[in-house]
Amino acid sequence: MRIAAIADDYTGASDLANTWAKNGLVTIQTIGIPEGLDVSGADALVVSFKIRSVPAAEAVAAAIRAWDWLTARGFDHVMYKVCSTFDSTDEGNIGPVTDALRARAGAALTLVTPAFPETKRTLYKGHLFVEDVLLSESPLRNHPLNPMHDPNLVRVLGRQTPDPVGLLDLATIRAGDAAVAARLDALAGEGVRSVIADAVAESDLDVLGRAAGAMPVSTGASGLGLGLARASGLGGGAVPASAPTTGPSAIVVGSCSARSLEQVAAAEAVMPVLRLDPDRLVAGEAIAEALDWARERIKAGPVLVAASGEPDAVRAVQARHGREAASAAIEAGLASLAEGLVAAGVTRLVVAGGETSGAVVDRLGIAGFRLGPEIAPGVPVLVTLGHEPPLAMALKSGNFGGADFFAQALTRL
Ligand SMILES: Nc1ncnc2c1ncn2[C@@H]1O[C@H](COP(=O)(O)OP(=O)(O)OP(=O)(O)O)[C@@H](O)[C@H]1O
Ligand SMILES: O=C(O)[C@@H](O)C(=O)CO
Repeated sequence: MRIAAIADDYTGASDLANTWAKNGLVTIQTIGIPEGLDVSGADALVVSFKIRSVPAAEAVAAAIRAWDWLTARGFDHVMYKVCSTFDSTDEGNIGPVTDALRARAGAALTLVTPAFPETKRTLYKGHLFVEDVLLSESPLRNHPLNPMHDPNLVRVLGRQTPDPVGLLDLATIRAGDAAVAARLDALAGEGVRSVIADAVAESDLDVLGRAAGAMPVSTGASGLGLGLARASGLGGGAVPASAPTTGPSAIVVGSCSARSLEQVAAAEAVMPVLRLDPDRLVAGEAIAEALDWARERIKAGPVLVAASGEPDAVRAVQARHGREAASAAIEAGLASLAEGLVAAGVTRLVVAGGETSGAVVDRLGIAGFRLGPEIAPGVPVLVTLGHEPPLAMALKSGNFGGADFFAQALTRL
């Protein structure tokens, strides 16, 4: 079984590609549909889009294009990679894309699970836990683009799709493959189309990987990716070797997650850190100065530039400028900064935040990545394909990595 994924953001794509690569699948992450890139040697392909927070029709159109491209090239199963914290709004895009891919594939059901036990995202009776608390009590309740206030994913997904949503509970999963198949048949008979699946341990994901792999499409995060990798029968490839690049390094942070804020604070002890004024960024100012500041320092060692703010400050910026306008302007500012840093010779670049990573990677015109070793769960080293000179990068999801992630990442790039 050759497996592929359509990822709703670039950091999430690298997280899944990391799971596949470290399980021995020869994996390539592409940016969009890889027209000009040779991907023939890959067991597994992750097509990355930036469609988590765009209008649903746009996300559906991109996903269908990728589905057609992937199935025409012989991929047997396509997973829609969403965030392990189910980042979405009542308008989508998880429900609309899941429905559209199921319809395109002619499938009866889609298994949906964001569980990723390695990073402590677990699902029980349809309720998503982030570390030790429900999703709605986790820092995701303050997410700048999609605050998550409901931990019951049957309900959350139910608001994103006209079709009934069912639950495959842990007891059934633990009863094994036959019990799961019988339950899925029963749910399909009741008219259910999307099935939220519990998972607490990796052994649960083995069962779900086999069940999902028997269908043409699924929706999930790296945990389901792990189950699919194990069910694929592939996995003979070498685990990615270290590929350190020399040259100046920099870190660009647009994520406002609690974990990223902690990591920026920790970096202050070990490297120069510049915190940008978000109002000036929205006004299109601040980047030229930030670039001058960074250029003066990168020959001596790494630098970090952050736009990030605490939840109250972010809400205030959004109230002043509008949520979408503020996000788009800050992302564009950070993308210009990254472009300037690379033009100034930076070859090792860490970006924090999914939307921010999307803006930066697009601005740099990167076609795809080959996978390097894991830095932290969900965050691999990425080496650019088709970019001269090659860049070693890490795209860090907001909530991933330990407090010292940034310093740690630079030792691996
Ligand atoms: N000080 C700020 N005030 C308001 N918005 C900000 C500020 N700093 C960054 N942003 C915006 O907040 C958003 C953060 O989203 P992003 O996806 O980059 O990070 P994240 O949600 O933590 O990451 P992930 O999706 O990987 O978990 C971006 O659109 C960014 O431009
Ligand atoms: O699944 C996750 O948590 C990450 O890969 C992600 O998508 C965060 O943007």
